[in-house]
Amino acid sequence: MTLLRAEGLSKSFGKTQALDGAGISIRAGEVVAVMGPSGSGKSTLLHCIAGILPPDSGTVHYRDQDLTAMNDSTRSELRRTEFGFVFQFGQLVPELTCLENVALPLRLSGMKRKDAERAATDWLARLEVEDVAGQRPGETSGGQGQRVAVARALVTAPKVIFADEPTGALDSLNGERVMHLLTTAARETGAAVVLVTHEARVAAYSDREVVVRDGRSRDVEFAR
Ligand SMILES: Nc1ncnc2c1ncn2[C@@H]1O[C@H](COP(=O)(O)OP(=O)(O)OP(=O)(O)O)[C@@H](O)[C@H]1O
Repeated sequence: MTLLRAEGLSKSFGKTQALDGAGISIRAGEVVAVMGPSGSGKSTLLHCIAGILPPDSGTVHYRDQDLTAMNDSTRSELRRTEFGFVFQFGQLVPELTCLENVALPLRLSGMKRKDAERAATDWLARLEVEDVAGQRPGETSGGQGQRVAVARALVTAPKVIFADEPTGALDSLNGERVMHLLTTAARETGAAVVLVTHEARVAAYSDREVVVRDGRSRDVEFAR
């Protein structure tokens, strides 16, 4: 089943045309790597299909809803309930402990503190970082911080996880560990993952690759 489908996306920043008619479709539960050279438009494509950045033209459908036609509050609500995000740096709140960071999306949805913290504790354990629960993000290693960020992205049981260079700041061993834990957890929960990367060893965790060049995208179908 196609969960997310984008067609004819164009986006310019001043004179720079970042996207020029790009499209992508994501099926439920699959892991898709978005690859391509630096500056080709990968992050812009991810931000447009995740409802973070409005495209200049084109459409993005999540199930039967058109993200580009929604008002901001409906789109924010959809992002909060259906999507999870993992970025390269800095997505954790520095003043909160790792446990509070993971519990935060559930607290924002109105869950009681005790229940939210119980679910967050489970997710920290699944990502093998339960021992940093009481620490602030600045006190953890880069690899631990990214695993906490993955736990936070998964705690709300999203249907799609958007990950932009999630291992970009990590050494290869920690990068492999984050990718293994992220894709294992996504496969267990049935979440699709859209993963921007320029590293082949990170893309190797995907089912399928989409290549972006000069703001245009192309599906590369192959079996792993
Ligand atoms: N907010 C912005 N303001 C101005 N230009 C931007 C902005 N975001 C992206 N661009 C430009 O749009 C083009 C595509 O950028 P994008 O970040 O999508 O590429 P990318 O493939 O993700 O690159 P990288 O692999 O280096 O992260 C680039 O020329 C970039 O400089």
